[in-house]
Amino acid sequence: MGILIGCIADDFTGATDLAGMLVKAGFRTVQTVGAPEGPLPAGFDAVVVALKSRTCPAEMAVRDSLAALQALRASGAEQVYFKYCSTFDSTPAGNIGPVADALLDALEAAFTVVCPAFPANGRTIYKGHLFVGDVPLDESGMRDHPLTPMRDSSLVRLMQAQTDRKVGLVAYETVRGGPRAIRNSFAALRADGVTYAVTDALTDEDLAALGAACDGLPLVTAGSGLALGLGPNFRDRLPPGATADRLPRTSGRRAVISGSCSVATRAQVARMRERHPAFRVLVSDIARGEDVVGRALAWAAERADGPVLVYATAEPEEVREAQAAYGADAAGGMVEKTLAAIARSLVAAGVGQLIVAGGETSGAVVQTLGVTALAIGPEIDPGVPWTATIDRGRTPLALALKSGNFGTEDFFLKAWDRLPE
Ligand SMILES: Nc1ncnc2c1ncn2[C@@H]1O[C@H](COP(=O)(O)OP(=O)(O)O)[C@@H](O)[C@H]1O
Ligand SMILES: O=C(O)[C@@H](O)C(=O)COP(=O)(O)O
Repeated sequence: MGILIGCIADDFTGATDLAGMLVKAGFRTVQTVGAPEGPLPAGFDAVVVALKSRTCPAEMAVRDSLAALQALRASGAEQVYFKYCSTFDSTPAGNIGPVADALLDALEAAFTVVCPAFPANGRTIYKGHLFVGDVPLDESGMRDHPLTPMRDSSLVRLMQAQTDRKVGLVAYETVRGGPRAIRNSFAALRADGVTYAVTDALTDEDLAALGAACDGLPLVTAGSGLALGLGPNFRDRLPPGATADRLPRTSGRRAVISGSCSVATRAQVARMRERHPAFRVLVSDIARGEDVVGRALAWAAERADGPVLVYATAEPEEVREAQAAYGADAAGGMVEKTLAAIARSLVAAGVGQLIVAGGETSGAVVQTLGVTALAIGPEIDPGVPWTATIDRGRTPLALALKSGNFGTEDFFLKAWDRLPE
């Protein structure tokens, strides 16, 4: 039997977020790093391919997503899930629109949904506007994101700026009407030439209704929340009582690498610094050609007890200064490369349990580590499970890839307690 759901995630934290939700929804799930080259491991109902395609040029995002699609279809995927951020992180040029257009064309499909809602983390959609907690997206911390500052909250407008196809709305009153009302609305929108239906959603019950209405759609595009609603569509074919994989036991030193400048991460870094040694990576030092990696390693080697924190996390004003001096992409790239090199050397020096904060940062770290696949374990906070590398012949490494805005303030302190003994 082939897999049921094949997923393409546009960043690595987003991929583990979705994989954790699929596990909750009853799917036996594995995450691969990039499109798998060989056959997929057997015994899984869902596969999440993690790409680093959120902020790269749109053509590259399309190319990588289509390669992932091909691998997923070869594995028999019956439904394809394009996962983007619950804060719709993107630029006017993409990459959500161009990737969704290309996936629809490749699947010969003419209609899909746009639903970044994730109520457990405060992401709700009403009248097509995305809210983060109590405020519209453009008034949230996402205004100041280093790579994808979000300055509008209308998903219809945001999506329409990224595609030539027509974008419409399934309003909350319809969503509350349940799956049949939603399907009727899909049919009316399609008849009106709409390709993308932004869907309102305030609660997990709304996502359950939307999930049921999406039964049979070749493609869904969403944050991770919609996955909760898809389980029942495959009810008869999922093993009873599937739960998070048992992760292999891991050991070794503990470290946190943080390249996220999001509001939640900034508070988590501040909290960890009160209790544990912390090494700050400065963009200006990297730009001057200093041996930041060497210094960080020597520093960590002298602190063999307890977890250590290495971070580039900075306040919006500091990020703006670095970007003014070096350019946003160059500053981000320098930091990612440096943090990835530090992570690789720390693992080589015996770190066996690693938390990485930030989606782009996680992508850089995981790719540098040469990881090819991850098993999904227990949830630490909504949207962030522990995972473990399952690369043949290598000692498993425990990895938690934390989305910038997820997790409680004490995340970096408490996460270790959720690891299997
Ligand atoms: N001090 C800094 N100045 C400029 N850019 C930074 C700084 N620290 C981190 N960055 C960059 O900001 C980006 C943060 O993105 P990401 O890792 O996806 O975090 P998040 O999950 O919070 O979005 C990365 O490209 C990172 O390298
Ligand atoms: O959907 C979400 O919010 C996350 O899964 C996600 O994609 C977060 O991205 P980063 O904030 O860049 O980690």
